[in-house]
Order: sequence, then C-alpha cells, then structure tokens
Amino acid sequence: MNNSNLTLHTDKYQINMMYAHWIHGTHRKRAVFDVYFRKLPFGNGYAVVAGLERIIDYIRKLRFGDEELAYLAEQEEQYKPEFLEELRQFRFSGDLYAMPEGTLAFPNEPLLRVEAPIFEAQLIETAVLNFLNYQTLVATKAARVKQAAPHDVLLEFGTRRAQEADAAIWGARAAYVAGFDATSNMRAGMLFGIPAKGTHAHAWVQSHDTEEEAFMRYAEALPDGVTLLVDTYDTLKSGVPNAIRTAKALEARGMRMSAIRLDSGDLAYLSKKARRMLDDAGLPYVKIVASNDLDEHIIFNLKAQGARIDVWGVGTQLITAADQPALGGVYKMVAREGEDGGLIPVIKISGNPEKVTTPGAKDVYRIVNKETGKAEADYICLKEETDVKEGRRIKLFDPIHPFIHKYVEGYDAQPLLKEIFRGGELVYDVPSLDDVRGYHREQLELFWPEYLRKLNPETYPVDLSTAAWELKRDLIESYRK
Ligand SMILES: Nc1ncnc2c1ncn2[C@@H]1O[C@H](COP(=O)(O)OP(=O)(O)OP(=O)(O)O)[C@@H](O)[C@H]1O
Ligand SMILES: O=P(O)(O)OC[C@H]1O[C@H](OP(=O)(O)OP(=O)(O)O)[C@H](O)[C@@H]1O
Ligand SMILES: O=C(O)c1cccnc1
Repeated sequence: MNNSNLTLHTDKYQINMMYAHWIHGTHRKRAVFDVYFRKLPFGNGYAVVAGLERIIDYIRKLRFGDEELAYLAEQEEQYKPEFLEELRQFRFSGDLYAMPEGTLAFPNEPLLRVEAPIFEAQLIETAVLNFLNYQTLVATKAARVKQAAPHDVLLEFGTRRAQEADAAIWGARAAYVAGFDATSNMRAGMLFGIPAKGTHAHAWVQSHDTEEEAFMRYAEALPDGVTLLVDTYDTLKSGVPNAIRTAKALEARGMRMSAIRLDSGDLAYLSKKARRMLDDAGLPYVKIVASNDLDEHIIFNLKAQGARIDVWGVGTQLITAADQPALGGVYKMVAREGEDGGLIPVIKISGNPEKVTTPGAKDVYRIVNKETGKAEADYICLKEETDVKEGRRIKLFDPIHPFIHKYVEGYDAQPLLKEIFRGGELVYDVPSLDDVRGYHREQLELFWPEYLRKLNPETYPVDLSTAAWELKRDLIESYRK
C-alpha cells in the first residue's frame, strides 16, 4: 500500500452523484454548502476549530491519477469512459471560506462555506468532514484539559492508543493548537514542528538487574534534563529514593535531573509524598510528571486534592476523545444555481426543528462590545447584507425564541469566515502553528469566563439576522403549502 493520494477518500455516493450530474450536464452548476455542528462535545461551552491546514493541503492535491481511474473503471456502476476522462481533468476551481484554526466556534454557525461547481463541492464533503470533525473534537478536548491545568505543562502521549496513525499525528497537532506544550510522537514533531518530549518506559527499568542501575545508566546516557519513571516496583520505597540518588550523582557532575514520573497508584498522595522527599533531599527543582489514564476531570480532582504535579502526560482519553468519540459536524447544501445563473437558497426540512437547515450563502460575525472588549454574540447574516459590515444598528435575537431580542450598535464586528480559496487558487496566508496557538489564546480572551467554564457553561448566543430568519421562515412556509 503506497498510495497517498486522498482523492478517493470520499463516500461512493459522492462519486455516483457526480456521475449523475455529469450524465445530465448539470455538473458545472454552482452550489453552496455550509459545514456546522449542532451540539457541542463534552458539555463544553465552545469548540476549538482545527483541521483547516489539512483541508487546504487535501484540496490543493486533488487529482484523479491512473490508479484512481482504473479503480473507478472496475466499479459495478460501469461509469462511462468519458466521465473518467472528465475526472482526469478534475481540479478544485471553487471558493472556500473558513474559520481559522484556533477559533472558538458554536453550534449551528458555519465553520466553513464551500461555493463551487456541484461536481467539486460534492466530492470534498466526506474528507472535509472527516478532517474537521476529528481535529476539532480533539482540540476541544485538549482545551478542556488545558482549563483544568492552565499553568502546568501538558504532554500529549496518545499515539499508542489512537485510532491509527493519522489520528495520532493530527490529534497531536490539534492538542498543540489548544494549548498542549509537546507531544511524544516524533513524526508529529518532525512534520509540524511541535516540541517532542519523552521520559522512559517500565521496560527500561525491567531490562536491568536493579532500578538504581537502570536510573544511573539512563541518566548517564541522557544527562541533560532526564526524567525517571519511579513506579516499577515501589514508588516511595524504591523509585523516589533511587531517583534522588541519581539526581545527587548528576549534581556531583554539575548536572540537574529534570523530573520523576508517577504512572500508577494514588497520584495525589504519591505526588505529595514524593515532593516532600525531593525537597528534603535538596532537590526542589526536580519536577513531578504524572500519567495514567488522565483526563480533565481527574486532573481537576487531583488539583483539588492538593496533588503536587507539575507536568501532565495525557494519552488515551484525549486522543480518542473517549467520552464523546465523534463531533457531529455536517455539510449541508444551502443554495444552488438557478436557470438564470443566480443562486437560489435551498432548505432541508425536518420534523426535528433543530435539524432544519438555514438557507442561503451566509457570513458569520463575532459581535464584540467595544467597551468591554468581550464577545456578545455571533451573528449569522446573508452574504449580501451590509448592516453588520458597516457597523449599523442590528437586532440580535434567539432564532428559537425570536421574541427575545435586543438591538446593538457601536460594536466591533469581526468576520469569522476568511477567504481561503478563490476560483481554486489559495488566497489565504496559512499561519504557522505557533501563530495558530497564539490566535487561539487571543480568542479565549474575547469571552467572559461564564462561557468558558468546563462545567455547565452559559450558552453563548448565536443569532440569525432578520433577513436570514425570514428567508428560513418563508422557505419552511412554502414547503408546508
Ligand atoms: N487521587 C486520585 N484521585 C482520583 N483519581 C485518581 C487518583 N489517583 C489516581 N487516579 C486515577 O485513577 C485511575 C486508577 O487507575 P487503575 O485502577 O488502573 O490504578 P493503577 O494505579 O493504574 O493500577 P496499576 O498499578 O494496575 O497500574 C487512573 O485513571 C488514575 O489517573
Ligand atoms: O494513560 P494514558 O493517558 O493513555 O497515557 C499513556 C500511557 O502510556 C504508557 O503506558 P503503557 O502501559 O502503554 O506503557 P509503559 O510500559 O510505558 O507504562 C504511559 O505509561 C501512560 O500510562
Ligand atoms: O514519554 C513518556 O513518558 C510516554 C510516552 C508515550 C506514552 N506514555 C509515556
């Protein structure tokens, strides 16, 4: 298996719809799709957008090569050879708008808008959702861990338990976007420039006759800031004392041990005891790393118990987003090209009011109060509306309870959807990963803490403009009739 081409990383029904459009000559008609999720994961108050860099790379490289076309030619659908020739010429020629990575996002607002020939817009749905759903989910989980330990060092340790290799590296990157400090995955380090860090496993200790010998030899080989795992036999009786002896031996050579790692047992009790032992031995600079199936809840609890842990290694629970393994982001058509070449808004009706789509090509603005500098609401309006762009008075109302409303003016309206591709050309200056992290931190500053807290956060308002709301209402009415 040495094909890294992601062009067929799509569901077959996309290819079949593309074929049917091509058969009927409608494949060049333009369509607009929104990507959004309806429910926040983990009971969090916000999601952290991640996945755009991968989407950009994927779109730029879309090509049906010989292998892809040969595979399509074998399918039971017996696609016509001319269709396959059309695919050979395939390039993304559309427009794409997206929230930059690190943006705080909320339910029912477009994270991404695609305006492209239906042929292209349909092909990319599956992969766009795959990348955005997973990376946003892990970035959001990581943001929760970061909230539990905002001032400590966070290490991403998940690769061995991740849902395969791509999940490991893109998950490591998503965690870094949301504030993790380093990853244990060397390939993620190499590809993305994330700091790579590591301690050692129990196997290192087990491969020696004694724990003390194991520690000394590890420190000899890697004297610069070594971290020793102290729980192989007995944390307090042998692990910590042996680590102290090793630290003293390093000191005698003018070097400093970095940390010990606790990986089992009662982490609150053991960290307090170990801290005392290290301090009493004159080693206050030796830090304590903890790992063992940690998540934001356990970290929060350990802190409440007064645990003396400086560095947290978080693996399984983060990389698998264990308490909610999928973000339900969807890709829904909101407009299509009519006979006259103009765009016609379209809707998907559902018995469940939350599932009715919001028609029309739309923009999203973050309405920021100029006095407080804090975000008041996100405002979704039709693309052609100018009131918000020009800072005029706008009505903010809850689309589920439209009678609850207020007017705002004198605000700062920050457009959240940035132009990424125009006519198939990348027009976005892709930021460095460290800039993405910095932007994410700035995003957090925009929100009152009530919206950010881990437990039972306040619901941040996501409002529709009057015109967008009326369009939705009118379309629902017209289908009722
Ligand atoms: N003081 C604590 N309060 C709450 N949770 C804790 C505390 N100490 C450890 N934990 C968590 O409790 C869980 C204990 O896991 P487990 O029952 O596997 O114990 P263990 O110590 O890892 O056992 P083993 O020696 O078999 O590895 C882990 O998720 C760990 O992070
Ligand atoms: O617990 P997580 O959050 O998933 O973090 C990663 C875990 O992976 C390692 O354990 P493992 O038992 O795989 O190997 P080891 O022999 O190095 O302990 C490490 O010791 C952590 O406990
Ligand atoms: O470096 C470590 O301590 C590490 C790396 C991966 C998984 N668990 C621990």
